[in-house]
Amino acid sequence: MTALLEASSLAVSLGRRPVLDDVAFTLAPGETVGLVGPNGAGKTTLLRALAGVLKPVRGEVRLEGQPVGSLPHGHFAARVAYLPQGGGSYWAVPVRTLVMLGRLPHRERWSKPETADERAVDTALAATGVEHLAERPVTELSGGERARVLLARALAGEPQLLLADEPVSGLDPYHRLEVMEHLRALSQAGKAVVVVLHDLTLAARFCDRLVLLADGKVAASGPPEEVLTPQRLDSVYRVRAVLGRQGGEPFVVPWDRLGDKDDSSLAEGTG
Ligand SMILES: Nc1ncnc2c1ncn2[C@@H]1O[C@H](COP(=O)(O)OP(=O)(O)OP(=O)(O)O)[C@@H](O)[C@H]1O
Repeated sequence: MTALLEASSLAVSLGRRPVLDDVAFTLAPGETVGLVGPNGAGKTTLLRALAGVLKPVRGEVRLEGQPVGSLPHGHFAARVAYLPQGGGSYWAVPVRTLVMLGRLPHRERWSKPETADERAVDTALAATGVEHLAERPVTELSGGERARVLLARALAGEPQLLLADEPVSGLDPYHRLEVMEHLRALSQAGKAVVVVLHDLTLAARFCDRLVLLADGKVAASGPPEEVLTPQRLDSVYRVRAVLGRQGGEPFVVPWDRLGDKDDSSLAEGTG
């Protein structure tokens, strides 16, 4: 089967600085893949290369077998939503208007939104729990509210593939879980998600596979519990963590910085 998205021997430089080297990546419909790794490892750079925002110096990214650079922009934009880190600045437009921008790849130029557009916006607002903010100016939202609105805009485009860079950063625990549950629902509905995460429990619980980056290379990739081993948490993240299962699902709680102290009471968690 052709992968939805794939990359091989990918190398990316920013300025003169080599940032990614020899990275292989593949994603099938129905999967959620987490990009994890320490600060500066290259997660955002990989996501931007997958989104076609950065041009690799070696290798190529293919969407349904076609090099992304060769695809007409409209074709790509109607299939792939890229949610960058942070989100940038906005005019004081109402939330609903901003979320409707996510429908642009599906609309005729200058046309009015149709029922299907309104419905997709309603669904996206509900999925991210921001319906009550629909008429508020985007500039008057809290950071976490704005992050959810930006995710809603990406979801409104009903993409086949969502590339999301730290979509839960700045969200409270309830909304982190809500967003992750929604990403999982997308992949369960046959879409695909690539998500950058620093929260290793969310990564382990909600992703089918993880790609662990370190210094611009893939240090490990595979099922979460095969990737987030005590040895790798130690060598890549330089932390010791409490690993366990709760209700059959894995959790990973970073506990000690490596070399901090020798706390032999740390044990495998239970649940
Ligand atoms: N415009 C740039 N020019 C040169 N180097 C850059 C540029 N942007 C990022 N880098 C470097 O590329 C490397 C990877 O950055 P990237 O943002 O991909 O890391 P990351 O894994 O997403 O990090 P974080 O967890 O901190 O968001 C870092 O060493 C960073 O300093």
